[in-house]
Amino acid sequence: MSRNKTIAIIGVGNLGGAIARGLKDSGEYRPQNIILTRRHIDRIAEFGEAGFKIEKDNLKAAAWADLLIITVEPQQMNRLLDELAPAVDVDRHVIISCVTGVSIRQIKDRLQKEATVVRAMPNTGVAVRESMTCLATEGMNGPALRMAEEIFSTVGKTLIIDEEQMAAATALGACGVAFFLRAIRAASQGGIEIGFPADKAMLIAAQTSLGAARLLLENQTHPEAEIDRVTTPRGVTISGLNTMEHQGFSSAMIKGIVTSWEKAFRLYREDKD
Ligand SMILES: NC(=O)C1=CN([C@@H]2O[C@H](COP(=O)(O)OP(=O)(O)OC[C@H]3O[C@@H](n4cnc5c(N)ncnc54)[C@H](OP(=O)(O)O)[C@@H]3O)[C@@H](O)[C@H]2O)C=CC1
Ligand SMILES: O=C(O)[C@@H]1CCC=N1
Repeated sequence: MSRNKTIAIIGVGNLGGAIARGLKDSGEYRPQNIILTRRHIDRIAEFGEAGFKIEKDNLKAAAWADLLIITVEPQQMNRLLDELAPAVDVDRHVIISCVTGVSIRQIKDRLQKEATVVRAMPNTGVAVRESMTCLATEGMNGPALRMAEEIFSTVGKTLIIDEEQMAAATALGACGVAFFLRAIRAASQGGIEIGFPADKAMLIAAQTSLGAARLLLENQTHPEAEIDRVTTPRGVTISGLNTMEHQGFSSAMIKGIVTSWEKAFRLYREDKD
C-alpha cells in the first residue's frame, strides 16, 4: 500500500537519517521515492549521493510527497507546522509525526486543518531495521495507521498503542536504546577491569546482550525465568547479580525511565529556532 507512495522525511537529523537508511536497506522503498529535507542541506549531501532526493524547501517536498514523516525537535515543531500548513492537502497527505510530546490535536490545531495525522515513536534501531516503533492515531484514520504500520514494520517491530501512552513509549522504547547502550558500556568496562582488551570486552558485552534479548523475544519468557537458567546454585552469577541489586541497578533503570517519561510532557515549547 505505501510502497508506491512518495515519502518526505522532514527535518533529517539523527532520527530522520536513521529512518531513511533503514527504509533504503529494507529493499522495500526506493530512495528515488524519498525526499529528505533540512535547513543545512549540505549536512545531508551523503543521502543525495545514495540516491535520495534532498531538498531545502519543505513546501516543495510536501508538494511532491504523499506521506510526510516529521522528525524535527519538539521546540522546532510550531515553526515547521506554520511553514507547512499551506502545502498540506487533507485529501492527499498522511502526516506521520515522530516528534516527542506534540499531540495529534496540537498538530491539527497549529495547521488549522483536519489533516490525517499518525504519531510514531521509533528508535535509532531503524537504521539496522531493528526498531521498536509504537504507533497511535485517532478516530477514522485506520488506513493511515495501517500505512504507517507497513512502513515501520520493514524496519523493525511495531505496536499500536493509545495516544496517551506515547510519552511512555518514548521513555521505554526510544530513549531505551541509550539506556541499554549505557548498560552494555558498563558491562564492557567491567570486562576490561577483569582482563579483556576494550574491543574484545565490547564484542562479548554486545553479543551477550543481543542473545539475552533474543531469548526473551523468541522463547516469550520472563527475564527471571531466563536468569534462573544462568544462576547456578552457589555459583558466580547470583553473587554478581545480588551485588548489582545492592548497588541499585534495577532502581536506577526504573527511576531513569520515569524521569524521561515526566520530561516528555514538558518538551513542546514555542519556537526555539
Ligand atoms: N533521536 C532519537 O533516537 C529519537 C528522536 N525522536 C524525536 O524525533 C525528533 C528528532 O530528533 P533527533 O533526530 O534526535 O533531532 P535532531 O536535532 O538530530 O534532528 C532534527 C533535524 O530537524 C532539522 N530541522 C529543524 N527545523 C527544520 C525545518 N523547519 N525544516 C527542515 N528541517 C528542520 C534540523 O536540521 P537543520 O537545523 O539543518 O534544519 C535537524 O537536523 C524529536 O522530536 C525527537 O523527540 C523520537 C524517537 C527517537
Ligand atoms: O532524547 C530525546 O528527547 C529524543 C526522544 C526519544 C529519543 N530521543
